[in-house]
Amino acid sequence: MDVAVLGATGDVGRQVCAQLIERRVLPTTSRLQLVGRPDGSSGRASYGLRADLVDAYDEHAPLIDVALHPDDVVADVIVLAAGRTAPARAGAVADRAALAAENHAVFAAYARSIAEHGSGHEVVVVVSNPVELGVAVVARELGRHRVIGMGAWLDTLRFRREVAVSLGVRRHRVGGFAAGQHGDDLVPLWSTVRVSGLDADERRRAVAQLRGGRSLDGFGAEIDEAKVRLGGLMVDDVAGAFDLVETWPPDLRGVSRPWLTHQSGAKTAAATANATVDLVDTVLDGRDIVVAGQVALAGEVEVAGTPLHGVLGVPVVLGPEGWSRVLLDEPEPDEARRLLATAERIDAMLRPWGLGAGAEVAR
Ligand SMILES: NC(=O)c1ccc[n+]([C@@H]2O[C@H](COP(=O)([O-])OP(=O)(O)OC[C@H]3O[C@@H](n4cnc5c(N)ncnc54)[C@H](O)[C@@H]3O)[C@@H](O)[C@H]2O)c1
Repeated sequence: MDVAVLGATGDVGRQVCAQLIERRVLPTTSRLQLVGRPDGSSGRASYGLRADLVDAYDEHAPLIDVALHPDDVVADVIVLAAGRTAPARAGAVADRAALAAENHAVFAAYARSIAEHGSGHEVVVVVSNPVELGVAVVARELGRHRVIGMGAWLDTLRFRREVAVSLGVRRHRVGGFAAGQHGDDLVPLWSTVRVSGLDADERRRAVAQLRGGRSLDGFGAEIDEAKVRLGGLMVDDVAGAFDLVETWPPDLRGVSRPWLTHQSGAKTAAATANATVDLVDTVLDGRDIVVAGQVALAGEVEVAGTPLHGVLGVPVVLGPEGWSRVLLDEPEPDEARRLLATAERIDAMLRPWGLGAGAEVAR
């Protein structure tokens, strides 16, 4: 099985390539294709990156090649990490509309080429932001089951980690999902949290204690306030800002720490790549595994009696042919309200591109 990484020389792309090899997700007989642009510095750097990866991992590196044109992308799994990112510096405010416009062109160009020249079986993992826009664009070209956005899986891993830290256990003992939109509009599904070693009553007590009587109805306002406070500290006390995050409840930490990390200039490439490689590994593994991801829904799941249409992060079964089923039990009322509001906001973002819920991808 072969993997192509679009935007391989970017911060996330490089990490994805290195982790694919280091974690031995790709055997030496498979191929890793580094995809750059012929007219930008990434073209030259793609050749350099190939040399660097072989230099580092000669003993177990897969075959590595370079492609500089979308038509030349050939792989079973394609990681879409090309495109612009929000500025990574303190106080920077992302122009979401400009980012979306620029990356829409990137999504559309690659999706069209893969649809025209591909095998018809590729699975695409969207990393670039806005993830939901990338999923909608690619789903329209390739069919909705062959594309998944990794944002909800990254948000899920962060949520599990924060819950685990608060309980004093390791992350692998915590289950549960974050859904919704990647970023500030994520929906921590507290009702799905499971902790190995705790029975249902113990878990309910533990979760209630971690939540401290809060509901998701106030979560958006908490995030806004958190950003203002962290933004103020970032000016001359970055360490203090990270310390302040530690005092907050797990779901708020799960959103605010990555925001702070990006603003600090470090970006979040390692964690992003880790979550991405998890999904690639799942697709290559051959078994069906439950993950969370942004997918294009067509009414197959209901929340509070409302069928969901359009792109949304939800728990899904992921396998070699893409995602097959949504695994979302009826959420708690506050989760349902936030999910529906988030779905509405994503729809509003996609509508100008003709990709709103009404323009559903039926396949
Ligand atoms: N989903 C997530 O959780 C998550 C997390 C972090 C970053 N991201 C997103 O991943 C993307 C990459 O982030 P990064 O930090 O690696 O950015 P980066 O600027 O370091 O790298 C961007 C890469 O995209 C390529 N590129 C830029 N414009 C292009 C175009 N028009 N056509 C083709 N290729 C182009 C560049 O050559 C480079 O290789 C961004 O959209 C970012 O917002 C997503």
